[in-house]
Amino acid sequence: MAAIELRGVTKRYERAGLFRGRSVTALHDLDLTVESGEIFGFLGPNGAGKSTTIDLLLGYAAPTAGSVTVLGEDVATERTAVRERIGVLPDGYGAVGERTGREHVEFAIEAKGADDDPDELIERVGMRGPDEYPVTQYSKGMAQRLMLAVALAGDPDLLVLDEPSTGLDPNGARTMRRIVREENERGATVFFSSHIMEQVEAVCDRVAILDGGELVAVDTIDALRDSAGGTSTVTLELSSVPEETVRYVRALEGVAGLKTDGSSVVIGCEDGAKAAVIAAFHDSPATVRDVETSETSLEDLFERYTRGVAQ
Ligand SMILES: Nc1ncnc2c1ncn2[C@@H]1O[C@H](COP(=O)(O)OP(=O)(O)OP(=O)(O)O)[C@@H](O)[C@H]1O
Repeated sequence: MAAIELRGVTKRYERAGLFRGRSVTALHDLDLTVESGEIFGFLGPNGAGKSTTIDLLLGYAAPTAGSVTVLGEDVATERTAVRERIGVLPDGYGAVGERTGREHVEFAIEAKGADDDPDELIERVGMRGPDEYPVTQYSKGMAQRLMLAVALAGDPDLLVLDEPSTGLDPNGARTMRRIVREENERGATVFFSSHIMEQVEAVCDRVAILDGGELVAVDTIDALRDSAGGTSTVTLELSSVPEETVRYVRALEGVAGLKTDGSSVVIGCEDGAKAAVIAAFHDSPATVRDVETSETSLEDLFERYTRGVAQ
C-alpha cells in the first residue's frame, strides 16, 4: 500500500498586502507516491514547494485541485484520523511556552492515546537533564531533539520530518539518522525533507526533487546518478598489475579510461560500471590492497536537476 499518494495536486496561494490580487502557484499538478516502509527524501531549492506539500499531507492546508491520500485515508475528510497516525517534526517551530520538555513529551503521548515511557523517549533522542525546565530556555538543538521525541510518541506509522537536522550538532545528527533507521525497521514510513544532502544520502531509499512546484526527478540516488550520466573514479592499490585484467577492464562497457602508476590502477567509468570494474580486479591473480571510489554527489545531482527559486 502507498503511505502517501498525491494525484493531480495544485496549490495556489493568493498574495496579501501590496501584492493582493496576484496569486502564486506553489505546486503544479503534482503526482507522487511514497510506498509504505520507504525512507523517502524530499528535496528542492528554496521556494520549490516542499513546506506546501507537507502542509497538504498534514491537512494544514487544502489543495486548490487534486487529492491527497495519506495512510490510505483522504486527508480532506479524515484529517484527524490521519494525524493520529503521523509523527511530525516541523521546521523551525513547535514547542512553545512555559511547559517543560518532559511535559511536552507527556502531552504528546496523551494526545496519541499511547502508553510510551516519556523518560525512554527523552533518553532516546539524547536529552539528559534539561527536560525538567521550560522549553523557552532550550538551545535550538535541544528544542529540535525534544520535537523529535514528541514526533516519536505513539509509534507513528508515518514520520514527517521537515529539515530534521536544523540546529543539531554532529552527535545529534547521527542520533537522528539512527532513529530514522530504527523507526523504519519497526515498520514506519519516513518522509524526510532536507537541504543537507549528506543526511539524505545516508538514510533515504528514494528521493524526489521538486523545483518550481513540479517534480523533476523521483528515483533511487543510484538511478539518478545513472540517468544523469554520472562518472566515478576508481583507484585500486594492487600487489601487481595484472595485464590481462587491465585489457579486460578497458574493454568493459561504461569504462572511459584506465591508467596505471606503479602498483596502482586508476579507472574513469560511469557510476553503473564501478561494481564490475572492482569485481574484475578482485577476481584477478593480483591481491587488492585498497579501493577508493568517488562518484557524483547528491549535491551535484541536485544542482543539475534544479534551476532556482519558484516565482
Ligand atoms: N501562505 C502563503 N501565502 C502566499 N504564498 C505562499 C505561502 N506559503 C508559501 N507561499 C509561496 O509558495 C511557494 C512555495 O513555498 P514553500 O514554502 O512551499 O517552499 P519550500 O520549498 O518549503 O521553501 P524553503 O526551502 O525555502 O523552505 C513560494 O513561492 C512561496 O512564496
